[in-house]
Amino acid sequence: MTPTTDTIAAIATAPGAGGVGIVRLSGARARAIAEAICGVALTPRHAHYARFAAANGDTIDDGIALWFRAPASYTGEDVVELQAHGSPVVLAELVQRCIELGARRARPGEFSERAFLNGKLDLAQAEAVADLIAAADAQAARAARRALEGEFSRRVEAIAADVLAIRVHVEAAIDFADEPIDTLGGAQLRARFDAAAHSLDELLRAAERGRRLRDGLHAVIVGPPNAGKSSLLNALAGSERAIVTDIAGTTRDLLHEVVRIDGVELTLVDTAGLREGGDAIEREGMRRARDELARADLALVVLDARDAEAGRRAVADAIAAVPQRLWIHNKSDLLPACATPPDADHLPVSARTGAGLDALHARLRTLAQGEGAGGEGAFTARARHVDALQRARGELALARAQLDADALELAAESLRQAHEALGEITGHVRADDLLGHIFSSFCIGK
Ligand SMILES: Nc1nc2c(c(=O)[nH]1)N(C=O)[C@@H](CNc1ccc(C(=O)N[C@@H](CCC(=O)O)C(=O)O)cc1)CN2
Ligand SMILES: Nc1nc2c(ncn2[C@@H]2O[C@H](COP(=O)(O)OP(=O)(O)OP(=O)(O)O)[C@@H](O)[C@H]2O)c(=O)[nH]1
Ligand SMILES: [Mg+2]
Repeated sequence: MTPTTDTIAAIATAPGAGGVGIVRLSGARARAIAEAICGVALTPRHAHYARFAAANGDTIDDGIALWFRAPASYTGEDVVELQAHGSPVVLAELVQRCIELGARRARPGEFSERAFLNGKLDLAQAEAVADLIAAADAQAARAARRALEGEFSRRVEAIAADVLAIRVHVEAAIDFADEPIDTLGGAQLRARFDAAAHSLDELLRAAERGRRLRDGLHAVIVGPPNAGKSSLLNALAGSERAIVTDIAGTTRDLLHEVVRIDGVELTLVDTAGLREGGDAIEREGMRRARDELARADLALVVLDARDAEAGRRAVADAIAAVPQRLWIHNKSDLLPACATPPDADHLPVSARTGAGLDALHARLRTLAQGEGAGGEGAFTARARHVDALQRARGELALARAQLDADALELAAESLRQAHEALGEITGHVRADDLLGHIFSSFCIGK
């Protein structure tokens, strides 16, 4: 761990004018710097009304000074807040004064990074702080709060502890290599494996829902040319974002549009129609469409309802690997009523008349939220968490197979890998550039 003895300063409140603005200091010299500015001796956790002075004695502002004595502070270091009037000019002068007195400007996320390095928050909790600040609605904020309170971290750690216990058992068995595993509590060991795998599966599902709560759903609109993909994007976006013509091959570039359906964020991507042939530009468009599908949570397949079967064939291989798909039988206005009986995954829609859009909205909302996404105990998660859980799950399955093959040493190694993958989530195990990567996306002053 790098020593963090230098003292950092930053404006902690949002940019722009406000009622009150806060300059925050953290580090060994925070208290001395603040006392020099305020001209009084500070008492921990006491709100001092003070005059904040410039180097020449002029008053920068008057306000409240608040000292949190290490380690009982957000960062675990001495922290002082100078709570001034919310003027960007005053706050900039205060930071400047702190720097003259020996502080340096904090990097983005550096306060939270110190909180992590000093054991106040684990990595998933620190990420939840940023997710809480960025939450777009009450549901996402509630879920980020749960992650911040450690709901997610506790479940990760409980499974990590189980995996460690299994590994200890397997390693003990290695020392009795002559004995078959079944005389060494093999049945009990298998039961523990199954229990850990089950908990991991449940946590993985919850984390996937948590990731969607944070990132929204990435839905790619695909289908044959002229089916009405761009028209559907426009209908869902509520504005004429994409060019619509009756010429097949109109759309070439990807077009991203973020829409919110009842508080759930959905990134819609319009793509070039998929078909054989086409000119060089159209073929490049189709290549981009396929690339985009590789990142999709959901394929919104738009078909011309009059020729759904041909459309289905045109897109079949492109959408094969997308986790979820919804079939939109568009241009229902050109068919006799109820020609395509709707079910959950096949919806008759008319982008032209708006028929069927309500049902589509409802279905998209359910898909974006995932089953019970906003429900009891939901927490936000990130793609890196889901990825780590998947790796842990894979290693655990591998270890179980190795155990069955009496390859105990291999099983122990796989269990070690599973344990490490889980440790990456909470930051007990760290890849070198991971911290910088995570904290640099925070705002300054957090
Ligand atoms: N004025 C102000 N409001 C704020 C913050 C802040 O830094 N300043 N926060 C910044 O994010 C959030 C609150 N987070 C905080 C987390 C821990 C501690 C703290 O002093 N913890 C000590 C003592 C705990 C206790 O007394 O129970 C500790 O953990 O030891 C303070 C704020 C939101 N509101
Ligand atoms: N009758 C009817 N026509 C529609 C409907 N939706 C789209 N169209 C028409 O179908 C034609 C193609 O629509 P687009 O939205 O450009 O189709 P696209 O799938 O984006 O086509 P490409 O970008 O060329 O792949 C246009 O003339 C639209 O006006 C609909 O629901 N009913
Ligand atoms: Mg189009």
